[in-house]
Amino acid sequence: MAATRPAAPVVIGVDSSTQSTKAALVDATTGALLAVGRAPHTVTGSDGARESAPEAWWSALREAIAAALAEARVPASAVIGIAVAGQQHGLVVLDAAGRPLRPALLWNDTRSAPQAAELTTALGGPGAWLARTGSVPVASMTAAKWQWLRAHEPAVAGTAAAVRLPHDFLTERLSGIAVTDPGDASGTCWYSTEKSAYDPELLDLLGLDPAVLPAVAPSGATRVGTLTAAAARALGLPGTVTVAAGTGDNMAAAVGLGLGGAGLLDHPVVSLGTSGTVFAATRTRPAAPGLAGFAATDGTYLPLGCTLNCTLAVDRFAGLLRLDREDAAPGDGVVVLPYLDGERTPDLPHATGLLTGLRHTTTPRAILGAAYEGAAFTVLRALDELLTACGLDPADPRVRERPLRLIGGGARGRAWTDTVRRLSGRPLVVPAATELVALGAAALAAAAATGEDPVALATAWGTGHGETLPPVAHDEETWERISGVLDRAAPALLS
Ligand SMILES: Nc1ncnc2c1ncn2[C@@H]1O[C@H](COP(=O)(O)OP(=O)(O)O)[C@@H](O)[C@H]1O
Ligand SMILES: O=C(CO)[C@@H](O)[C@H](O)COP(=O)(O)O
Repeated sequence: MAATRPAAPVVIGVDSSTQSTKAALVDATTGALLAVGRAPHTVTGSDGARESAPEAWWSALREAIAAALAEARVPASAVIGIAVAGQQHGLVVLDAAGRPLRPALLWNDTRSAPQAAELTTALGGPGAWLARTGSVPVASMTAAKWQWLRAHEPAVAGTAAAVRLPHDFLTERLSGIAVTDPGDASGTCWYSTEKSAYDPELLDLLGLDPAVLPAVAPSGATRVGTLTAAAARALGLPGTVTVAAGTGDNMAAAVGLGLGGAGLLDHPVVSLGTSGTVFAATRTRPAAPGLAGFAATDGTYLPLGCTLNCTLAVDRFAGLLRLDREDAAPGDGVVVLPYLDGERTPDLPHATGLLTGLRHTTTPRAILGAAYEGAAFTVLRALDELLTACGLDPADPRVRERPLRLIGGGARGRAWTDTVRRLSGRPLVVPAATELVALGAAALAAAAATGEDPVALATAWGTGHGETLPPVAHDEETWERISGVLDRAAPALLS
C-alpha cells in the first residue's frame, strides 16, 4: 500500500475561469504544488450572448477540490486556508436566499456594448470615467451588464437582492460573508480606484442600491472568515479553514508571479487563455482609454489590456481546418483577424472574423498560422499601448530587451510561443508552473491563514520561475501587414 503524505499544512487556491475550475493544493510552507483538480464549465449563448450558471461554478469548485484532495492523498484536516480567483466582470444577481435569479452575464458577452457607449456619454466622455474608475466602460464591464439587465429584464434587476462578481459569489458560498476585493471591484466601473471605495455618484447613475453590493475588503487584507458549516460539509473540510477575500483571475496571476508594484514594468505579463491579456504592476494609477486601469490586491495597480479572441478562437480555426493546433506555419501573406466573438481591444464589439490575402498557393497550415498571428498581434499591440501609457517607448531597444512573462493555457503550446517571440522580438520567460492563477490564489489563502504577505510568499515559493527563451528577429513585415489590414478594416468592423 502506498504511504500517505505527512499532514503538513496545505492551502487550496481556486481558479474559477471561463472554461473550467482548477483547484491547486499547495504546501503552505514550501509552496510545493501537491495536486491540481479540474472540472469544466459550460458557456452558452450565440450572437454576442455568453452566460454560465453560477450554481455550476459552485459544483465545479466542489468537484475540483475533491479531485485534488484525492490525487494528493492529503487528509482534509491538513487544509488551513482557501481563496478563490475568478474570471472578472461577470454579473451575478441573487435573490434574498443567495440563489441566482438567472445565469451570469460573462465578461465576453458583448450584448452590453450599447449600454457601455450610453454610460460613457452619460458621465461626459471617456476622461470622466478614467478619472474616477481608471477604465472607460466597454461591453465587458459589469456596469454595462447591469444596464443591459435593467433594459432587457427589468423585473430581474428590480428583484435582485444581491449583485456579485463570480469570485465573490463563490467566496460568499464558502464563508457566508458578502465581500469582494479592490482588484475585482475595479472591473465593475462602479468602484473608484481614486478613492478605493464604491463611487456613490456612479451607483446613483446606475440605479444601484449599495446595500446589494458586497463590502470591499481593504487592500492587502486577505482574511474574511472561516468556512460555514454548510460549506465545510459540502467540501468535506474542517470548519476552521480560513477563507481569504480572493480576487480577479488576472490579479491572482500577478500575485502568483510575485508582482507587487515596484518598478515592475521590467516584467510585463502576457496571458494566453480564453482572453488574451497583457498587464503589469505599477505604483501609479494608470489612465489610458484603450486599457483597463485595475487595482491590484495590495494597494498598487494593474493596468491591463484584454482581447476577447485568443486560444478559443485559434482552436476554432484549427478545428475548421481539421489541423492539430500545433500544425501551423507562418501566415505567408495571409491575414486573419480572428474576432469571432467581436473584440474588446480594439473596441469592436460587433466585429466578426476576417480572412484576407489568399492565393492558389495558400495552405491550411498558413491560414492557421495567420490566426495565431492575428490573435498574438492584437494582444501585443495592447502591450505597446500599456508600455506607452506607463511612459515607456515600446520601440526603445532597452524596453524591447525586457522579457515578457508568458502564462495561461496557450503558453504550453509551441505554436503560441513561436508566434509571440516572432511578433514581439522580445525574450520570453515561461514559468514552469502552469496554474499561475490558482497558485496566486493559494498564496492569498496562505497569507490569510498565516498573516504573511501574499506577494512575498509567492516570491519565496518561486512560482514565477521558468525558462527564458531568447529573442528572435522581430517579424516587422507580418506586424505591418496585420496592422495595415486592421486599420483599413476597423471602420467596417465597427457595426
Ligand atoms: N498544450 C497546449 N498548447 C496550446 N494551447 C493549450 C494547451 N493546453 C491548453 N491550451 C489552451 O489553453 C486554453 C485554456 O487556457 P486557460 O488559461 O486555462 O483558459 P481560461 O483561464 O480562460 O479558462 C484552451 O483554450 C486551449 O486552447
Ligand atoms: O475580462 C477579463 C479581464 O479584464 C478576462 O481576462 C477575464 O478575467 C476572463 O479570464 P480567462 O477566463 O480568460 O482567464
